[in-house]
Amino acid sequence: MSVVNVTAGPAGSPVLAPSIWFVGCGNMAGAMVEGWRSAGVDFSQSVAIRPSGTPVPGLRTVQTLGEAGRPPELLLLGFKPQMLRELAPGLANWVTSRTAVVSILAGVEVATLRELFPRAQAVVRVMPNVACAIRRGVTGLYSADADEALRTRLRQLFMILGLTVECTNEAELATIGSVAGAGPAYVARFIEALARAGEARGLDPQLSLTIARETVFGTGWLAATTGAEMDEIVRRVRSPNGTTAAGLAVLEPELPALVGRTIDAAARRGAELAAAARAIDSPEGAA
Ligand SMILES: NC(=O)C1=CN([C@@H]2O[C@H](COP(=O)(O)OP(=O)(O)OC[C@H]3O[C@@H](n4cnc5c(N)ncnc54)[C@H](OP(=O)(O)O)[C@@H]3O)[C@@H](O)[C@H]2O)C=CC1
Ligand SMILES: O=C(O)[C@@H]1CCC=N1
Repeated sequence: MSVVNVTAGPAGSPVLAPSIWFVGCGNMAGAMVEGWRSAGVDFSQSVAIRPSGTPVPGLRTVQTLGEAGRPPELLLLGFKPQMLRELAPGLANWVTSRTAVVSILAGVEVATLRELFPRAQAVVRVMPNVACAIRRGVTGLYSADADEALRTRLRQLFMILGLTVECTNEAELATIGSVAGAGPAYVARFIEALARAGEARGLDPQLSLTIARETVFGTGWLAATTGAEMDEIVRRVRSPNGTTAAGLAVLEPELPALVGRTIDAAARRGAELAAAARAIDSPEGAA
């Protein structure tokens, strides 16, 4: 596994994106488009395909594959994993030896994608998170068959959206999905819990939420900008026999196990999604 960059690449220098079909462009692919557009990426050759026809700002949006135009360089799968088996045969007709299939589908393995898109130039799995919208995302990349030119192109594109990690195997990508892909939801729940506790002790609800959010943001920013170890941050805050020490005495025995079980559950679900996509005759795979 190798980290490509730590913070987002520079904005401002216009990058012409390859021609991309965003097949499904909801919360996650939409966040990626938002981040790229805010950095000046030019999507004039790309198209979003959404059955609802809901426009994606900055992208020509169509409802069907037939309206999309010439086959793209990158076919980006942005729908739910459970739809893969239904959608793949229609999509495969548009895949040529010059098309790379780029999947953000949680769980679904390269072997499954390769079987469904036998003509593709390459199959690439990407595991981003929603903070890509503000270019502070975390994205894992994995491919078994992309050539160096394609790897460089994808690296350059994803670096724009934040931290980018090239994985050497799919297990690493799956772990990034469980920790960072799902992570914003866990962190949002932690902020909410902190806010509720403040509220329970008399703070105005909105103010308490703002305080909790800024505490998490400020701590993350402090750690990211100074490179301080977590133990060091704790040491700077915890006075001997003070208020923090009293709070941590409750939190520390519970938190690692709770987070561990949380990530284990996400990982198990990822494996189930992978199995369902592999097996045509499984109830979920056929759904
Ligand atoms: N949300 C996240 O934080 C992350 C999600 N992912 C992965 O991203 C993928 C999408 O998730 P998410 O964005 O949350 O889901 P959304 O429900 O927000 O988006 C799903 C998209 O799929 C489209 N879609 C539905 N049916 C079809 C169809 N028949 N043909 C083409 N497109 C279709 C929807 O179209 P319409 O807009 O018209 O309804 C929508 O744009 C999943 O595979 C998930 O595993 C990966 C990492 C993080
Ligand atoms: O919940 C999911 O399955 C997707 C993948 C990571 C975040 N959302």
